[in-house]
Amino acid sequence: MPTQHTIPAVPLPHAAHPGATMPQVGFGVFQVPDAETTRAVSLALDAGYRSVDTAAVYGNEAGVGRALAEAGLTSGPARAEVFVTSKLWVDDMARSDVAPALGRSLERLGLDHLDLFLIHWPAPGRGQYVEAWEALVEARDAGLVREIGVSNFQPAHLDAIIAATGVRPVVNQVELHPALQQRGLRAAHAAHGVVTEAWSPLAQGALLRDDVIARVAAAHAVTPAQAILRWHVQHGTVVIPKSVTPERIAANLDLFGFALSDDEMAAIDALDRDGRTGPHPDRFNG
Ligand SMILES: NC(=O)C1=CN([C@@H]2O[C@H](COP(=O)(O)OP(=O)(O)OC[C@H]3O[C@@H](n4cnc5c(N)ncnc54)[C@H](OP(=O)(O)O)[C@@H]3O)[C@@H](O)[C@H]2O)C=CC1
Ligand SMILES: O=C(O)C(=O)[C@@H](O)[C@H](O)C(=O)CO
Repeated sequence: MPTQHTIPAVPLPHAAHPGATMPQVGFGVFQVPDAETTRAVSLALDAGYRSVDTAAVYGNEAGVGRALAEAGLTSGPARAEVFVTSKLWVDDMARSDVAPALGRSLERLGLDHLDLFLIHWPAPGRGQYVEAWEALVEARDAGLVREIGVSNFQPAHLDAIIAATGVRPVVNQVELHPALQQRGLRAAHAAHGVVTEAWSPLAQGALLRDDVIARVAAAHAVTPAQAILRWHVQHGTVVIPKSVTPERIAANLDLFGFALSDDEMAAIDALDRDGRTGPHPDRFNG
């Protein structure tokens, strides 16, 4: 059994709720079928995860909601023990479509509010991300979501929504792993006080046989996935690894009983090679 350690709470500097934080390690459910999602999220909650990342487009918000309900985490004082993120899909970015889309997500999840709601992609070809952001600000002010953020935003997209509203996203969730380190974007996040959240933190498994990762993992008697996730953690990044495999679900949270040396961090830093696995945000419009 992996050792249980407290999951660090990452401060959200521009949160609407002063002092708000989010768990540095959460559980992602992309590509998990709805029926299987309940079992996977239940395993994750049993392993100690207290943050779940879903999206309307994943088709599994209901499965997440069933697991939260079975664990008694959907209402009452226990609701505050879990951090639930969902995302607005690109088809619903017109200003008048945002509140109904959010309502449908809440209904599927069985929740009266989200902890974090993200614009899933800027989809610049649609020309709607600024009005979508204005609608997210309204949803936050109405109490339907505690905090709001974005996903897959480039620096120019961040600048545009901040200039239009004066409201900064608390996080930008972007593809980030040793083969795509997003240094320029991370610098923009630091300048704006936006927390960096990594999607596909394991590059969907593509880096698990890398020689450098294997060497670092062996030195600490951990798995390659744990070495990669620990690298993220030491960079201060929020991670949301996905797995449907019980031992991996548990191991991916067991990151706080070892630390990488400066040399090991530098060796993984040197793996940066523009190794994007997903769509480019400047070109993806859904
Ligand atoms: N905002 C966005 O646009 C996006 C957001 N996301 C979010 O990020 C989350 C994580 O990204 P995702 O793309 O799922 O990819 P990950 O980088 O988390 O990798 C998941 C893959 O790695 C495998 N894996 C997980 N843990 C281990 C381990 N310890 N050892 C070996 N293999 C392992 C899983 O297999 P198995 O399940 O079989 O164990 C799965 O095939 C998503 O689930 C989603 O919530 C993802 C993509 C885009
Ligand atoms: O997983 C997500 O959150 C995504 O946005 C993407 O994977 C997207 O749905 C996609 O598959 C684009 O090809």
